[in-house]
Amino acid sequence: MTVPSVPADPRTPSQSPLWPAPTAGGAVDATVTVPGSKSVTNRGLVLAALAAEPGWLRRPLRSRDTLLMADALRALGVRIEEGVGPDGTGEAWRVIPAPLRGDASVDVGNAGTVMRFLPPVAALADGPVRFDGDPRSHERPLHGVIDALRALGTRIDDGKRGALPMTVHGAGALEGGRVEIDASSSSQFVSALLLSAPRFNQGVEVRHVGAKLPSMPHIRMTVDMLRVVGAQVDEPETGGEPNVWRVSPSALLGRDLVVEPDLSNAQPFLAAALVTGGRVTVPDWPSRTTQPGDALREIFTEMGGSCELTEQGLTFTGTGRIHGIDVDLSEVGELTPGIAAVAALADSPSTLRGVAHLRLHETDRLAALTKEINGLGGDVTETEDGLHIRPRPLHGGVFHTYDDHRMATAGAIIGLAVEGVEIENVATTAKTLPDFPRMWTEMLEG
Ligand SMILES: O=C(O)C1=C[C@@H](OP(=O)(O)O)[C@@H](O)[C@H](O)C1
Ligand SMILES: C=C(OP(=O)(O)O)C(=O)O
Repeated sequence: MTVPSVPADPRTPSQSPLWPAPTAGGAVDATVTVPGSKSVTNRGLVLAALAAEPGWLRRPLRSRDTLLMADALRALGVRIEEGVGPDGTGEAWRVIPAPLRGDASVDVGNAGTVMRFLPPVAALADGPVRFDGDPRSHERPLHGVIDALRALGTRIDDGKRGALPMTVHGAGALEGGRVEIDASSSSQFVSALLLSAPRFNQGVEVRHVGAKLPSMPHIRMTVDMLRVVGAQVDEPETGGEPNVWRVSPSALLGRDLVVEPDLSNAQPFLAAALVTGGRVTVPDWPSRTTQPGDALREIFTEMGGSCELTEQGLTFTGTGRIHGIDVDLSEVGELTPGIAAVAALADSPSTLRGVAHLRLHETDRLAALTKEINGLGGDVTETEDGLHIRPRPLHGGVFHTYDDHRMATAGAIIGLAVEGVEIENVATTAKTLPDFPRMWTEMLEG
């Protein structure tokens, strides 16, 4: 079995030869330890960098998106020491805040969390901060953050495009106050403003004025993590006004935070249990979490499996039969590629709804999934806000990934059941899961 070598430094955009996706010889039976959550790690880094005292991040995710975040904060003057934790076990990063420095450059790669969460931090630096990234980062929406920061008093040069590349002219402080944004293209606009808001002189009041708001669990994650570091947040879900979030100005605490496993990255492994009629256990599955991946317990159960949360973690068991599903994924959009892959192998059609904004993710995910599944003989059509998937007998072929980690893992899921699927550039999984090919092979070997 070929296991491609991934680049030693996951910050580098990856290219690897075609990877023959392994088919499953039978039912998988494995325990898969999944590395830390991208979304928790990058929020943890930002909050620790803005704190009034040093903090720890334990079991952080080491991947392209999180290393780019750490590098960017270092460029702004923050010290981040990568090592082992206070008790001597496991990887932990010590984050030592410092006055935020300007005249810095930030490479966002294609990380939504870096390109959206850091401009408000840069507004607090004492000089210009230049932002640029992969070509795709120039196409991903950023106007919500740019317009809001301008309304709050920050000067930004973006060539009037509302997108990268741009320079944020940090003035050492930001007044803050009330701002209206349309976050219908990305929940990360809201999270970005809330995360830095305790450091704005007046805090912030963010009012979302768009028709819809995707990825609510990720906004909950932002609110929860702000509260953990001592911020005061008023928000719709605990009695506040709908679509309005308020963060008061305050000093933030340095915490010792343990990062949960990335439940969205657990998806392909759980899918393997479903597709092969096997069993996969993911240790340390949290009993309470804001991660959208927790919804997989329900979604994959409806698609034909069953799961049990015990002290050992989450055990997901497949039956060998996969059913189609009709589901609104607006809250958990990042799960769409993996669900589409499973749906293509089901015994009845599926409709995935509420995810029009996926056209602006790492790639246009609705177009990419349609083209690639159909390229293997599938029958997928794009709807206005999602996909309609009619399962057909599939055949081998090249599954293109468009620099999208979740396209690569979706292709690997299909490859379990279909001979001859070759994944283009599987190393693109380094965005959030650099070790994916090895983990996948080990899972299959039991
Ligand atoms: O805040 C976060 O950590 C994320 C929010 C979501 O973004 P969108 O709301 O842009 O979909 C999600 O898809 C992304 O993977 C991570
Ligand atoms: C949409 C995603 O990432 P990003 O944080 O770059 O938006 C994702 O990981 O599925």
